[in-house]
Amino acid sequence: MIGLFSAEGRSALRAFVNAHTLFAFDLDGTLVPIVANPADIRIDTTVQDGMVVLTSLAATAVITGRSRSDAAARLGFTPRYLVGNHGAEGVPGQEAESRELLRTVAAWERQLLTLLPPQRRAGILLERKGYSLSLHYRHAPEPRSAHAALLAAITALTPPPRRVAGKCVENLLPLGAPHKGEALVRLLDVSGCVNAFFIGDDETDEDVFRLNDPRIFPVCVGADRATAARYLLERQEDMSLLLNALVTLLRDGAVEM
Ligand SMILES: O=P(O)(O)OC[C@H]1O[C@H](O[C@H]2O[C@H](CO)[C@@H](O)[C@H](O)[C@H]2O)[C@H](O)[C@@H](O)[C@@H]1O
Repeated sequence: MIGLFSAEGRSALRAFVNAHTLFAFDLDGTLVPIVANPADIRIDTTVQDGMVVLTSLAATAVITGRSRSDAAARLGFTPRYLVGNHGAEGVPGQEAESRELLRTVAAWERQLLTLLPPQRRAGILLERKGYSLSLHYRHAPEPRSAHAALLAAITALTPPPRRVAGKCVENLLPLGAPHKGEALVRLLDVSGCVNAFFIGDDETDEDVFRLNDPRIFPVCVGADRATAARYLLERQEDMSLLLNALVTLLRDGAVEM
């Protein structure tokens, strides 16, 4: 992997970015640090300010695993595009297909209540997101056995979901639901942008990285797991530095990092 702040990374970014680039960001672990409770995320004001400026200069998108309404309430800025549920919610032109997903997810929620009786779901948080759902086990008294119980329950769901593991979470999506990679490609089409910068930290972001699309500049946050991304931002705390660099590049055509 190539460090984004290395000479090679800076030079690649400078060569890639132009006035018609779409800048797309994951939320948890990327724009905000990971915290123990999903409801407790807080976006740093320097990151917020950086996104406001970037959005005034270029097309921006947030593509998150959260629901759109949840993400919108927490961002403090308005990107041109806000896609939720790992790519399944809010992609322009895909509203009808997305509505089909709601029934499947509601059926899983009902089944899980039976598959995971109260004593087996202690400490497990079911995050209802409409088009997908997330089962968090970070706060279970024994996270490993809670995770095992979750996996057994997920195997019994009908229809079978697509399972995407995350940070102390299992995310369930209907098979065939658009993922983050498909969402980003669709945003490229509708925005008229010629290429896209994308940064994310988690397994769900690999759907973008694995596209291996030359129109996409793929950046992974953190080097703690295998990734198909070519570039690395070592620490989430460096996000405001990165936003400054992108803004400078758009304004002056030079990358200061
Ligand atoms: O695609 P993302 O924007 O990165 O969303 C992925 C999931 O993020 C959230 O869960 C994760 O972050 C929480 C807050 O830091 C943390 O407590 C949890 O352990 C992480 O898994 C969110 O709650 C999920 O809905 C997203 O799918």
